[in-house]
Amino acid sequence: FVVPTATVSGASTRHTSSSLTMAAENAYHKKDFWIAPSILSADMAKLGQEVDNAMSAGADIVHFDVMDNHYVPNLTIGPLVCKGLRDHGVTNPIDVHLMVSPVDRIVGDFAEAGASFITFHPEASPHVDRTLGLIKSYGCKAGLVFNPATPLDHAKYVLDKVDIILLMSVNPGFGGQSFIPSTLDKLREARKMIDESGYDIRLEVDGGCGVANIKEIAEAGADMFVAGSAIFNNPRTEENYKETIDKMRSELADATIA
Ligand SMILES: O=C(CO)[C@@H](O)[C@H](O)COP(=O)(O)O
Repeated sequence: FVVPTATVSGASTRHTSSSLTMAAENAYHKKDFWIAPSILSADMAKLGQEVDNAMSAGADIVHFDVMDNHYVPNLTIGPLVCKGLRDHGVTNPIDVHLMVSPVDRIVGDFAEAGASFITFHPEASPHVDRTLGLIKSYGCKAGLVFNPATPLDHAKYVLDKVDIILLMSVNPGFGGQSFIPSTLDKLREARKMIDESGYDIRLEVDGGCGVANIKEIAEAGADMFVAGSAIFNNPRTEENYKETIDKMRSELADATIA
């Protein structure tokens, strides 16, 4: 049993059952769960303040959705906004989810704008291995994103270059959708693939995740949870965001990790 333990700054270590008791492993794993507010649901006119509030409320990493009205039917934000958040003073890692095609020509712009993680959909890039290498050449963590109906096959031959696997639990393009239940089986499959590989890879889930289902999602294998509408709801205050994040953490503390 291998516990992936990338730190928020991106450095990583590995612990095995020989060095930790099972109870300690579980405690370590739980402590290492990351909550990633999706700013798609934030008040865009006050984005810096919204991100500050979510991070002060106890979130770990900013989830930054980039949509191009081509690969997905919506249009959102680009490198300028990512740089704007850094200039505003955001120091938490920024997890850039590219829902764009083509991918490669925008990678450098996001790296220079302050992205920490850059993930993309394999269907959107004809040369997956090359795109992963390109992201890493800028010093960013690289990852693949799988839509609900896309099999995990694309990850198989490039696992050594993957820092994060993101499973979409809704069809990408919009916030506020319901979690697609078949994602739980896919999470179990991805968790098995990661653990058997021995690589230190984060398993992120995105879409319809909230207090009511985060425990079940963690038990299926995820260790990173994107939540948009569950966190950024009214009133738009740090206190309200903290209440939700605290509830999520308490659900995670109860999760039984296999
Ligand atoms: O990438 C996407 C949607 O394409 C997500 O990041 C959503 O923003 C998640 O929103 P909720 O389902 O949590 O409201």
